[in-house]
Amino acid sequence: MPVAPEPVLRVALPVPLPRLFDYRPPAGQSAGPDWIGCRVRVPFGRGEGEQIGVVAGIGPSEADPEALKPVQARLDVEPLLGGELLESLRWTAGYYHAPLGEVLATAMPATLRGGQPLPETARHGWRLTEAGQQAAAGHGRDGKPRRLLLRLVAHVLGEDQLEQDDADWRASARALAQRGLAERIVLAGAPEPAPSAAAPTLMPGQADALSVLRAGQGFRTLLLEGVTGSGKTEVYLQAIADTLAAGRQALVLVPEIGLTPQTLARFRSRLGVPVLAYHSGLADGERARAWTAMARGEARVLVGTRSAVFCPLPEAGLIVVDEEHDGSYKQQDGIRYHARDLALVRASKLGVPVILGSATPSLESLHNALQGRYRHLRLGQRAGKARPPSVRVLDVRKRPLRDGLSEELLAAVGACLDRGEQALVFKNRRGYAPVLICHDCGWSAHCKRCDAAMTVHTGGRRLICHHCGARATPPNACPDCASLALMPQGAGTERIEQALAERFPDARMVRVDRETTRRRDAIEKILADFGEQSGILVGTQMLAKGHDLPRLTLVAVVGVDEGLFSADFRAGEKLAQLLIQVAGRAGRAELPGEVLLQTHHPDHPMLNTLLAGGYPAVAALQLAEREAAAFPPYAHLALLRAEAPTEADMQAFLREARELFAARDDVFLNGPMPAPMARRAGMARGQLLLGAAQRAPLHAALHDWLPRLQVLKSARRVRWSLDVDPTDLY
Ligand SMILES: Nc1ncnc2c1ncn2[C@@H]1O[C@H](COP(=O)(O)OP(=O)(O)OP(=O)(O)O)[C@@H](O)[C@H]1O
Ligand SMILES: [Zn+2]
Repeated sequence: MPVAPEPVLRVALPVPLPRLFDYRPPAGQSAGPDWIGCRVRVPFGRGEGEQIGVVAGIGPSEADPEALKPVQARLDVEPLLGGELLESLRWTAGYYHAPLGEVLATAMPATLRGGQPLPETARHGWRLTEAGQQAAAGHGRDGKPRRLLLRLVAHVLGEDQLEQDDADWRASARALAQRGLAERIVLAGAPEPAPSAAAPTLMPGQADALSVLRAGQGFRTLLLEGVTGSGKTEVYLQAIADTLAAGRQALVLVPEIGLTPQTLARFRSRLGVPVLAYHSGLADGERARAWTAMARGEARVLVGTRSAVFCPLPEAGLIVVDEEHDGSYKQQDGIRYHARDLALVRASKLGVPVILGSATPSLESLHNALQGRYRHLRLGQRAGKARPPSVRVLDVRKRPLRDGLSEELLAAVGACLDRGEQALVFKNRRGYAPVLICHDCGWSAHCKRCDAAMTVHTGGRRLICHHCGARATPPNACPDCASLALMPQGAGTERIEQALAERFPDARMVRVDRETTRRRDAIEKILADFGEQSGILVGTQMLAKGHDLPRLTLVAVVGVDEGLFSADFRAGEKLAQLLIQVAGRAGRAELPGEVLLQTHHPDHPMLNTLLAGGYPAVAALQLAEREAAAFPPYAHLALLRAEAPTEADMQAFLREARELFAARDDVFLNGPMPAPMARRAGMARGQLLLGAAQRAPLHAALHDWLPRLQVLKSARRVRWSLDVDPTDLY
């Protein structure tokens, strides 16, 4: 009788090869199902090379088991990536046609990916030392450390409590510890629920949303379309409170710039339990701690950006995706996943409800709702006393513009300042001017390494490429015709700020764009300093959402036109979403708000539809256009991108790739074609676009095709990647 071969460990490694790697268990151990989901350290590559991987399966080896190397060490006793999470990650690898090992590595926080042990997640607190008690009894210089000292006199305070009251508490605690006045200790037991702030009585729309959630069971999706300020967050809060009461965990995804201390404070004070944050600004250790605390079930609520969609949820009860249309949910390099879509996959495997909230839902989600896959509820009115702002189009054809601003717009800003209120002048373009041109011959300053104009900065003294970061000093004379008539053309936030400062020399003013907000919490600081007194905010889309500015009554949008005529089929959707979001900043409290749209195209159908029917009308119009053109959501796309130092190498790869594609009726393939930006950072860029009316044939075709590309010789001279459901055709 033949002996059944000893099973081996099939390990997923973070390498760009779409396969698993077989290893023998260490001597004396056998490969059983308890290994699956555990991290292992394995020899890999030449010499002393090693890798950290995750056991993805066990089974008979295809090679001779005796020839296999053994695992060096098993790093987890319990599976780190188990159950539903591992299943969802397998799904992710299949859907995005990515190696499982790379997907697993993407899902883990950096320290765990690197093989470090799970961090300690015990709650810590602070208490005074003997010396601290004495210092508290005496006199001391007032300041933040002193105030913390006095708060600690009567009780030990947990770090979550400290965090809740003052986001900057760590600096004070460190100062006290250095002077031997306070010390950090481990706290036993669960946190005491803090008294939570009272919930308002729900309005009818909000109550409907909650009863949909309460009535159902298992996986279901609620698309909550609510105008800005209509109380969507309130619905999330009460749904999370229900989840906590049922003893379950909640995950809340927010856009990149939506995870503000303001948001966290609101969640914390209302829920009365610790709320963990998870975003790229956290130190690696903090991320690992939050992830692990969720995995152990110690943490109950996690609010995070895109990558938080990979957090373990062993006791899941609810997933919320706020601003579900937001572009930051799509990862634009590595594994190009969409966190909203993965949230739905996870919720379905977990059997829990998902809320997708937005004032301006994506056409994908609206389409799903129309197909009956989601419950769709609208919150049509602002909560509390706030009324929707009035919107006016400023036709600037043939009107003189000063630095891009019309006289009417300036007058409205002046009137707003006279009323003692705040105005936001919005321009989605940072820098002084988008391009430097020669007035005599038409020459313009281009980046040497990109197909793009360089942006003029610091009042004209510097040129910066926004695509590769290249910097240059502007020439004194035109390099082509030697004319001295070089002029910055158009206006960015910097120029608009300058023009407004000249016109309103006494007004308080701040600019919010990527330059003024390098640090993560810079926006909060800027806005807190700006306060509630009269003044002008100038900013890019960083100011379009999230922040409550009760004294803001005028929003003036400059440069609507750039989005109206873009080649990208999503441009109309994106512009409408942006306009609604910015407009939503006006009049959020009791003061009425006004929105001005300055344009050269007052008759553009998209603008008119937006004014007459709001976002639902624009969305209906765009869905009809997409259907007619067979674009998503009525079709499914995948983009194969390639870039290489030379155009010839890039072309050769794409041509061969195309030839290897087995033609079929239900999938189209277009290209090779140049990328919309054909050169970037010195690389020639091109692509093949694939699409199909149905997902299944597209994925079947990709599944067949991609392994053949791996082995192409021409592939070695290019960097290539596949983007499934691309949101940006660049
Ligand atoms: N039922 C209610 N009764 C009274 N006030 C409410 C109610 N629901 C929400 N509010 C208040 O109205 C304001 C807007 O609510 P909320 O922040 O929940 O809206 P939102 O739709 O999430 O806003 P955004 O679109 O900016 O995310 C908040 O100040 C909130 O406290
Ligand atoms: Zn460049």
